[in-house]
Amino acid sequence: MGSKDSVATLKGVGKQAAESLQEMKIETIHDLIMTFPYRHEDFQLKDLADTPHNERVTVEGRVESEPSVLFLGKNKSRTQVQVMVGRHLIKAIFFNQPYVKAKLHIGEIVTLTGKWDRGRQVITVSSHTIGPRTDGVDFEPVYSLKGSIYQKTFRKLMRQALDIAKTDLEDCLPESLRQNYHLMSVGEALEWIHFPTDGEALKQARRRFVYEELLMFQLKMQALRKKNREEEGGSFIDYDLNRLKEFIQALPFDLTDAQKRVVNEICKDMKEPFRMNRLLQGDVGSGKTVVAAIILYAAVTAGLQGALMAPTEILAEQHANTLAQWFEPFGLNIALLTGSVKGKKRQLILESLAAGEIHILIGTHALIQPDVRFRKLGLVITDEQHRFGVDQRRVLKDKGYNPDVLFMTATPIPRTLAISAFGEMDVSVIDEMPVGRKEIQTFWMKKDMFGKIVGRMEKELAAGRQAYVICPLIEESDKLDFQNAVDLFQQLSSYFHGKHTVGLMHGRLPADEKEETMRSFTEGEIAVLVSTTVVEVGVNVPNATFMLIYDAERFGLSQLHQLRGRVGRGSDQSFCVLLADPKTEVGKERMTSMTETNDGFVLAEKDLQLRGPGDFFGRKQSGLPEFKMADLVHDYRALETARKDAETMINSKEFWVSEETRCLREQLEESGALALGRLD
Ligand SMILES: Nc1ncnc2c1ncn2[C@@H]1O[C@H](COP(=O)(O)OP(=O)(O)OP(=O)(O)O)[C@@H](O)[C@H]1O
Repeated sequence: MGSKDSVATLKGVGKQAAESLQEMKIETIHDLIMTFPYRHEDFQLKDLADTPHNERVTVEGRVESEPSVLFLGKNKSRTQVQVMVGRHLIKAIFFNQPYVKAKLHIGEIVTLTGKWDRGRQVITVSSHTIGPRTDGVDFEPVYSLKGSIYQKTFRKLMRQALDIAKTDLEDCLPESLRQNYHLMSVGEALEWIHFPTDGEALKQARRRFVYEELLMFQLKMQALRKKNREEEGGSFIDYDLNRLKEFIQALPFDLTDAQKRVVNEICKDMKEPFRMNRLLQGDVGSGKTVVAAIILYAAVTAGLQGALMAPTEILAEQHANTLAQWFEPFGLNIALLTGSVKGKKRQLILESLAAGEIHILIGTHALIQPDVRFRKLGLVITDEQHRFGVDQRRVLKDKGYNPDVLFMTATPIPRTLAISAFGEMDVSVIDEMPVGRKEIQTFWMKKDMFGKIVGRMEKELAAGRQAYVICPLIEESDKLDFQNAVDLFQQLSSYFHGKHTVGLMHGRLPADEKEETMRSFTEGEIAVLVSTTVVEVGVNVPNATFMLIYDAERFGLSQLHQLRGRVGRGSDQSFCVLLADPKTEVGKERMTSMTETNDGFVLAEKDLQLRGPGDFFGRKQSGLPEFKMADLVHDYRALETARKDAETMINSKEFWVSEETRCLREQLEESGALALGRLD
């Protein structure tokens, strides 16, 4: 028997177990041994003096008092007893187990496992045995199981499977790498992961699998990057540096150093014969649009066309207006194509585009519709990468274009996530704000202070500034007691009646109404814009200096930061008020973080810590990989190492021929990374 055999050949696999295994997609013995526990129960005896607050701990102690039981209602009770653990006299609390009273006698030795409250010196017991600890099991693996199989049965099968697999197990990690990083062999590591008896060895075993998993992932990414750049043959964009300089000179402001740096990085990339595949990150308001404009112009000076795709019509229109202004003196022909451009107008645009008369096309998804044909497309910029489907490039390719691509995002992505989610890309970062910007002052307030807040808003309005009021939902829903944008719009309209105009904006308005409202707000005809989160991305109205966010606890930190970024875009002092009544500690921490910093990267790291990588983008299509063992927050060093190693390997000759790397190569082939455009 060997590791490729079916798990059905193991002893003791009955019908139920077989069904459970099937449900867990475990078919072969190899699949089984590669199913790792999601955690290990730690039953080692610990010294309470070294145990952090709220940690799970197992201790041995002597009962020092008669237990007392308090009944708290139906089937609810709390039993309390004093126990001497080493030199600590602590309280042990058992919930809903009144029968333990009869077993706990003064002088008796007990072993308790539970959560340690360091401040109150209390253990809330989750399991216990009367008598000293004798079983000798320090760690117990806990698997995430499906169906009706028990942990114990699963462990028994695992034992058999591991013994069989050991006879023919191949180690994919090259010996030289293992030696270099002092990593265990695969057989050894599997033994420790599934049957640990020693905490340190368990840690080392985990370290091996984390590295292996991240290396494999990065190999895929790097292989893809290499393939994208070299095999598909990119365009060599031979731009005219002098004309670019003239354009930059003519801008109404000087570029920041960070903007200059990223423009250089991107231009260098465009000049190379490879296809550019780059992510441009910049905090809200850091000035990404002008960078986009400069490099679009670069493409135009090379005789090519450029496209800029935005996630919403509002944003596409805003970009079109801004670019039209900047490019007007340079005789460029810029067109806007969105879903609401129809009929003859659309036909005309399509014709000029195909004839090469339009230099830069700006729009939404409408840009990649089947009938949109460019004459010579050289560069595509997409704004807010994670809102776009990943298939767009394939669509472009299918049309016969293979342009350089730049993705822009205003969501500062912590580096660990950036190199995982967008690992096959190069990354440029604008990490500096234009001069003269003032920090937005942020306050966290309760609803009963509404009067005061509106007073403050009025002061800004009286000075000729504008304000946003953001609500999470459009209409009142039975289940969710959110403030309703329509209601609020009415309230504020009557409050400011005769003094200031109030506008309403939400996703369900028809496109032309949205556009009209946005235009009025941009031009200052509307003073207060009540809106749902549709204004979240990119809207640029520098005269707006006040933002009020309702039910702020409903938003993630990155989203709040995005919203807040709609103010503070000019040189005036701006304010942001978060109306929130968070119930959880995490929620409170989020509000406090918002009041403490304006730095999107700091907040992004915080968000990642508070919510974990899966929730970070708040959307399924985040493109984040799922790892079995690795954790993007804690294992970021391993991720960086794996990335460097993978890059070296993929670009070396040996990797593709050496016997040592054959196993990795085979896995890479199986994953499809060498054949397809993008991985799962
Ligand atoms: N170097 C600069 N000096 C002064 N103002 C600048 C500079 N660069 C950009 N700006 C201005 O700053 C404002 C914000 O720029 P822009 O809209 O490009 O930001 P952004 O990075 O796209 O932000 P968001 O992600 O929030 O949309 C604009 O009004 C723009 O004209």
